[in-house]
Amino acid sequence: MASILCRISKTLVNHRLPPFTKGLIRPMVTVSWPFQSQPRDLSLPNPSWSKEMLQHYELYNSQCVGEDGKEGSGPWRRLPSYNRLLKFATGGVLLSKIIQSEARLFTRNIKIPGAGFEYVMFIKKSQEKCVCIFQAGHLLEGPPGHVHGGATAAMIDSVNGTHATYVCGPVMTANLNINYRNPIPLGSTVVLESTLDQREGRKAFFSCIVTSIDGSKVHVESKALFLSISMSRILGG
Ligand SMILES: CCCCCCCC(=O)SCCNC(=O)CCNC(=O)[C@H](O)C(C)(C)COP(=O)(O)OP(=O)(O)OC[C@H]1O[C@@H](n2cnc3c(N)ncnc32)[C@H](O)[C@@H]1OP(=O)(O)O
Repeated sequence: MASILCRISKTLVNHRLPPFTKGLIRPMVTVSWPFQSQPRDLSLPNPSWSKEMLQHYELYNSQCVGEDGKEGSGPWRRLPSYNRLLKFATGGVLLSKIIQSEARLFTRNIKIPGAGFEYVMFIKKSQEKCVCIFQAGHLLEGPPGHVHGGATAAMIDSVNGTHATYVCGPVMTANLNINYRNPIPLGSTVVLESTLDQREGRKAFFSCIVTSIDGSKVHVESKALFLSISMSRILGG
């Protein structure tokens, strides 16, 4: 549709136009198409990120570059993140406009930078580990001044779920068992480390540990079971 409109605009400027169209046509040509063809990667730094968040991002991002200096040849890989999972797939941007077009990924639906879930994930090439750096915004409050346990659970499910998807393909969480050890202060940055513990047929067992950025405090420990499932079953409910 974008290309059709572009062609229409070009056709209009290439023709002799009546004087009254003068002010109208230019904006049509210069105004960009309102629907982005490229999804916005929300895992890239933005001004709301704390110094700790940026430092830890750099720590892993630098390990995405290999000894040959090439991006992508290091032991870690940064995972892009969009406001809908469908956008991961080839042609997903278009698909996400067709299937429940107003749906948004729970952890990416607060638009104000820094107010909700700010995070970036990295997966180890060998795939046994996935790490997430998470900065919890003020809209995630549970107990006064601290992060809601449900928000932490959502992040754990997302990190284990993303890890499981990379290892197994499409999955659903069957079980998530969480032990909350120390509350997470609102506004702080923590690290979630997901580990693949075991695979048994369709079942994949993962654990996750949430620590303070310096690793000195354990906030949460969890275990999860993911089951491989066909994409048609997910889309078909
Ligand atoms: C990129 C991703 C980021 C975001 C990730 C977000 C992930 C999510 O939040 S998913 C949403 C939350 N999860 C759900 O809604 C799932 C709802 N549940 C279901 O759809 C189904 O119960 C489902 C798919 C998990 C399993 O159903 P089904 O495929 O029919 O498996 P089923 O035949 O019942 O069980 C298969 C095996 O798993 C075991 N199993 C199933 N559920 C459980 C459970 N809760 N605990 C322990 N074992 C279980 C069964 O005992 C069986 O074992 P065995 O083969 O040894 O007999």
